[in-house]
Amino acid sequence: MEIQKQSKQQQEFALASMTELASSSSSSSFCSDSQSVPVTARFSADNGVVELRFNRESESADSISVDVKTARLFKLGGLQSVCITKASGADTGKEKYSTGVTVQFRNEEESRAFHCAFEQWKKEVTVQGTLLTDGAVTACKSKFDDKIEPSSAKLYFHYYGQLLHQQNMLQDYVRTGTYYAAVIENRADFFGRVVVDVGAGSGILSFFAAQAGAKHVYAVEASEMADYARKLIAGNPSLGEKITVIKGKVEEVELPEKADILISEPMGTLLVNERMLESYVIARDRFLVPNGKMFPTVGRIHMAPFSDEYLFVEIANKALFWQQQGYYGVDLTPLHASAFGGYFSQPVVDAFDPRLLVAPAISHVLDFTEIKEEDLYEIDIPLKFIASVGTRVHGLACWFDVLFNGRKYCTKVAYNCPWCAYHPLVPITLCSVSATLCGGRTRNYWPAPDGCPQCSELHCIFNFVS
Ligand SMILES: C[S@@+](CC[C@H](N)C(=O)[O-])C[C@H]1O[C@@H](n2cnc3c(N)ncnc32)[C@H](O)[C@@H]1O
Repeated sequence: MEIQKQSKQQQEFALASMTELASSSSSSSFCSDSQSVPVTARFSADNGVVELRFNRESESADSISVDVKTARLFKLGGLQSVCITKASGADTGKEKYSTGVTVQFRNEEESRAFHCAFEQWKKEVTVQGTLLTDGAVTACKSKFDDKIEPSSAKLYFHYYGQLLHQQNMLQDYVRTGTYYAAVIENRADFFGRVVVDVGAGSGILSFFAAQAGAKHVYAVEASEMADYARKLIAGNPSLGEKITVIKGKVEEVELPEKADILISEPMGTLLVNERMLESYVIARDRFLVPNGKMFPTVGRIHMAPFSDEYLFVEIANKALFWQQQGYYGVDLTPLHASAFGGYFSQPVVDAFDPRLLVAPAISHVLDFTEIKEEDLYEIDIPLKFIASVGTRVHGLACWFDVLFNGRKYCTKVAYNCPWCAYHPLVPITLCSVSATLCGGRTRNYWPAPDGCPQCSELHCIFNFVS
């Protein structure tokens, strides 16, 4: 496909031909198309104005320029589209759209890529604060907009737009190393394939896919981090030439082709809390070929009651402040019960010793290849435990793991069990454990919910940055 990404400011497409539609107010530069003369369409941005210029490199070097802000692109047929733009002076009320160019693409892939680029450049206009007056983009509400409050989405993407937070994730070596191992050990799943990195952040997973021989990787990222990812790609040209960053939400962007495999790191607190799994599933439905692969493939939430007197006392002590009767002459005790209840309604986010568990865990499986997005809105997990010891239960411990169901099981992993140096011959899983009274953040444990298969050790080895 001939998409030449010169820079963020320019993008050029080769066309089979083009014809300018007759306009009542302007003289037509092109009344007929010619197959013999190279025809190109180039997007460019200058000072927030995005222009689309159709060029025919004839002797007279004809060109037609379109302001992307006001232009609309419609498909006429498989390989033909028309780009309509407001004529200048159209606000006379007579005629709203009066110039147009019919373009003929050389093949469907190029047609899709052009339409995708058109939407992207239109968004650039919106993002740069030059709001569309005809609502072409703003009126198009996506599933994301339906679900997430605009203010909360803004905060969310602002957070991920900062290098600091991406660095935290990159420095979580269990997380990043596990992804690296999952991709590289399963390079057969990536080699020669089209990959979509869902929520690419810095683009690290796209680089892994490129290293594994992907044919092309589309790195979709909605936050400002997309611009940093482009920089990183420009600085790593041999891998970067296989990666295209698409700035936008996976619920909204268009891609020029379907993906053979999706890669993503959509896990949040207790797997589902960040609600990014929903975007992962939407990306599956929008971009993945039937029976395409997903890395990760399956997630599991595990729960078991635990008994931890020390933790209980530690939390209870936090409310002791409110037992003061003479705090600068004020009796705080009327608020003690509320403070006590408040502390115990918060999840305690920490690692715990699995020996504190008092019953076998119940596991809830989420198969990302099959689950419906709606199934993630509300998750009911019936709990019934039979305690193996007679003791006081202080709370519910919850943890999760995900599985990368690659073609080849891991034969070498990035780490050994820190206690007995065992190398597992198991599918790679990324596992995290959190001790909670009712919820919790995550920490990474030796990567199997039952501990190291050899020594059964389960102690926490790394923090998972959530
Ligand atoms: C947990 S981070 C992972 C980043 C990167 N893939 C990595 O592994 O280091 C999730 C990323 O997905 C992006 N993201 C979340 N929801 C998205 C959506 N609906 N569309 C596009 N990007 C999204 C966030 O901005 C964030 O950069």
